[in-house]
Amino acid sequence: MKKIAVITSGGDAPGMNACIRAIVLTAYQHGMEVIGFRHGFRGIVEDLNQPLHPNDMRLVSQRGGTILLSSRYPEFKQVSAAKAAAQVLDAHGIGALVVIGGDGSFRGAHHLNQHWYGQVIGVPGTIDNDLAGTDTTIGFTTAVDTAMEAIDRIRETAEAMARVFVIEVMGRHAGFIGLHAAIAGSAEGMLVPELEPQPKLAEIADNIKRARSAFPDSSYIVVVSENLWPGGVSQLAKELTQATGTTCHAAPLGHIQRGGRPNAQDRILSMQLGQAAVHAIIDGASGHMIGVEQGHVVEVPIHLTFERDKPLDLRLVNLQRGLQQLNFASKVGEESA
Ligand SMILES: Nc1ncnc2c1ncn2[C@@H]1O[C@H](COP(=O)(O)OP(=O)(O)O)[C@@H](O)[C@H]1O
Ligand SMILES: O=P(O)(O)OC[C@H]1O[C@](O)(COP(=O)(O)O)[C@@H](O)[C@@H]1O
Repeated sequence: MKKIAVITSGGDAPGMNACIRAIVLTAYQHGMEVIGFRHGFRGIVEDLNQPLHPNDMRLVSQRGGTILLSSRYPEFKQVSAAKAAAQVLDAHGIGALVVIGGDGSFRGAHHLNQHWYGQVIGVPGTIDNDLAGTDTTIGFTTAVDTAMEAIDRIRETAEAMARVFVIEVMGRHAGFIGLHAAIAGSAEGMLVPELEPQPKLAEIADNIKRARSAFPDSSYIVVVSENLWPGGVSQLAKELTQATGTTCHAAPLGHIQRGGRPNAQDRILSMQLGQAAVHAIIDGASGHMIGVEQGHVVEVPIHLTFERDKPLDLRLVNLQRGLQQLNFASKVGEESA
């Protein structure tokens, strides 16, 4: 009987538990045992193993975070760490490892694949959605829902007090959460790293000033990706306050975007990918990510998921740009311009 192992690695993402459930149930259905290692790659090297049984999987899909725990473990870049992990996996008689994580975790999976004879399969789990070869990643849509809800709440108080807010969302160096949250939150402005050219302070300030002069009693929200503005949204709010003469408030949303119960879409995606990961192992695959493209499960060589950039959907970028302009135009009576 074949034994497979599973880890969750890097930033946790809502839906990882539902994925673990699907892996465990599918593996047992095919007569395989499953061992989890806690804290990602560190847990393999330190042999923090935890047998996973179908019975343990009741009531886990609903929970955010990861029951297997995670970590950032840069030591895994060393060859000695990959070899140590290979020894632990062999000692347990494990034939395949499923890595649920983001691009860093997939670099780790690729690294391990070069120092271990077992099969290595990646499942995309990151709120950032910054992996090429899959339309979406586990946790992304839940994080967008959470950001949208936070923006809605800020909108209510901002509207009541006619205030300007710059709201910072996660994404590391990618603008997927920013773009989707900006559209869903009907933001008046959006700053995400992929925009070319990047809007300058004077342009953002000018838009705020014009909107404020046309509609002084309205709120104004700019969604900003993290790691974009030097000094973050606090600094941006200060600079905008100075440039516009209107107090601009900073609201970094932070880790609330990563926690919380996975939405239905993420649960379904997680279970679909988890089941497909086990089927891929049975079919002998290794060094691949299981992703989803246009509703279909796909297998992609794992190195292509982090070596290539994943562009934003230009149609959505144009949608937000267009709506921002129309929204502003309607405020100043420029619809026919
Ligand atoms: N170049 C690499 N080589 C080997 N392992 C890596 C590499 N990059 C990241 N890892 C491993 O993957 C883990 C998760 O990566 P990280 O970038 O923190 O999160 P994510 O997988 O969410 O992008 C790291 O803590 C490390 O153990
Ligand atoms: O929780 P940490 O370690 O501060 O990391 C924050 C980063 O993790 C994320 O939430 C998720 O990123 P990863 O999936 O790449 O780990 C990023 O959006 C954010 O920049």
